[in-house]
Amino acid sequence: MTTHLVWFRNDLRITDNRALHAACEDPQAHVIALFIATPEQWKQHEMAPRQAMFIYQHLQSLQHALAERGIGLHYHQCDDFADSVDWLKEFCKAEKVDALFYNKQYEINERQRDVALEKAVSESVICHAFDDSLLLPPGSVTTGNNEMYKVYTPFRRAFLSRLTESDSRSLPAPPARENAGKVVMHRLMPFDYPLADIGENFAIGEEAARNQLRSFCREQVQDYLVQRDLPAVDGTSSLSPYLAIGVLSPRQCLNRLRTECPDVLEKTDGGAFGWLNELVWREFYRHLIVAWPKLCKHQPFVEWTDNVRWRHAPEDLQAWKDGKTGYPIVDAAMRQLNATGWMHNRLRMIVASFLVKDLLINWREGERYFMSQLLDGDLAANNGGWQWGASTGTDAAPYFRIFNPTTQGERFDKAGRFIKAWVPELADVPERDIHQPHRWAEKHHRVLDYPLPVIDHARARKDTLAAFEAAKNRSD
Ligand SMILES: Cc1cc2nc3c(=O)[nH]c(=O)nc-3n(C[C@H](O)[C@H](O)[C@H](O)COP(=O)(O)OP(=O)(O)OC[C@H]3O[C@@H](n4cnc5c(N)ncnc54)[C@H](O)[C@@H]3O)c2cc1C
Repeated sequence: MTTHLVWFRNDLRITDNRALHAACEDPQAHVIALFIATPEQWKQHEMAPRQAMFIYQHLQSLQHALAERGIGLHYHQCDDFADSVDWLKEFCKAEKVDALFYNKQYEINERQRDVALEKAVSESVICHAFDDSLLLPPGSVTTGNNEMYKVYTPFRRAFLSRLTESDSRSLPAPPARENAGKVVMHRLMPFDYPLADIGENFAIGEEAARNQLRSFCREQVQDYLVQRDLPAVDGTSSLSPYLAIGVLSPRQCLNRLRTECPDVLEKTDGGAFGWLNELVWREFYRHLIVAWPKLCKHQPFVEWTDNVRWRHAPEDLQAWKDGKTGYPIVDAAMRQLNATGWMHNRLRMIVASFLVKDLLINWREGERYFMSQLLDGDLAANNGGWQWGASTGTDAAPYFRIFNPTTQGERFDKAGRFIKAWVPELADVPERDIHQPHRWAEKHHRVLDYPLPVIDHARARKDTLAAFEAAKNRSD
């Protein structure tokens, strides 16, 4: 009997999992599954303890789902990727593995690990690698010169036209195998990594994720364009934590969207198309890190921006992290992140701009801090978001585009509902004054237990423009 091994990584689901599906195609094969925890590597990648917990809990759920189908999940802990390759080679020998199935990851360390692995086991194991975590594989959407697009809009155009030609059907979960019900389930030891409570906002399991997707596409997606920028409204899908660790696939998202909104591709001014557009941004950033692996090493896409003389301002950085900058919308957002591990996209843009363009602090500090907190931490999307906000990335906001944190708050949280939910010190401040609470406090002789702004926006704006211009001149 042949033995097929499925190595689960960022694809913790049994439905629409290409590697798992392929491994199970031969009904005679003995199929086993594996997950390897690599805490040292995770530390280097700044993985949030919350995300580690999210993975751990999904692993438990995956173990059950696999066992019901007669597939045992093996679990091992190594320090890092290099150790995992050595260990896997021995494991394949011990279990007499004939074929290894895995879904590709696109970050540079992960790609190097897979190259090393295939080499290490090549004599006795056939490796099958699948493009699974994207709608279209990196390198498949290119310009006439066969290069990756640097600008999003033409990328999207080419992407959507390729998408209509491609097979993006979701695959079913594999059927139960002969030994279903006979698999011994070993207790999964918690990772040797800090684990933090994930709260109540994100239920565990594929089914929970699929239900959330279904109800979002049925009930909310039509209003997406109107609501997506309002942090006080539950107007986005909140599916990012599931997509980041592969509890849900982008094909499942696309197919559910098409089922609920069959005209999604024709009605380009509708909410459904607007949501699809965000899924394409996710693809864009992943395609970019493959075309320019330097992005995985925290290098800017636009090289001259490395000449910007960032401020060394540890106290300001800490105030930003703690949500104590004196700018209500920034503080509410950072407190939401610290408390839940998730932050609304508009707010991610605002706080990124504030750190880089108001405090003139290196964007890498923000990128790192986000990863250490986010439940949906994802190198490509996070790096893409930070390099967009910092004006260091491809197709980023131009460096002279600087959000005013007060007017951003007024625009997107007019009545301060979101602010009041996260900054209780401002509970008594009336709606119209919520974005400049100290002005109100002064006028009404009130004492606020809330920090004064750490920096004056108008002055900061000038300093930042000067710093970027000087950096640009130095590189000319
Ligand atoms: C500074 C910064 C850092 C970010 N870091 C991350 C991160 O680590 N992980 C992450 O998944 N997203 C990140 N994003 C993108 C975006 O903010 C989140 O994906 C989104 O807020 C998740 O909420 P949602 O699931 O409700 O999104 P929805 O609006 O419902 O969008 C659906 C899905 O599309 C994808 N998506 C949406 N917007 C973007 C985007 N701008 N770029 C890439 N993919 C997108 C996500 O997978 C999301 O779940 C970042 C954005 C910024 C500006």
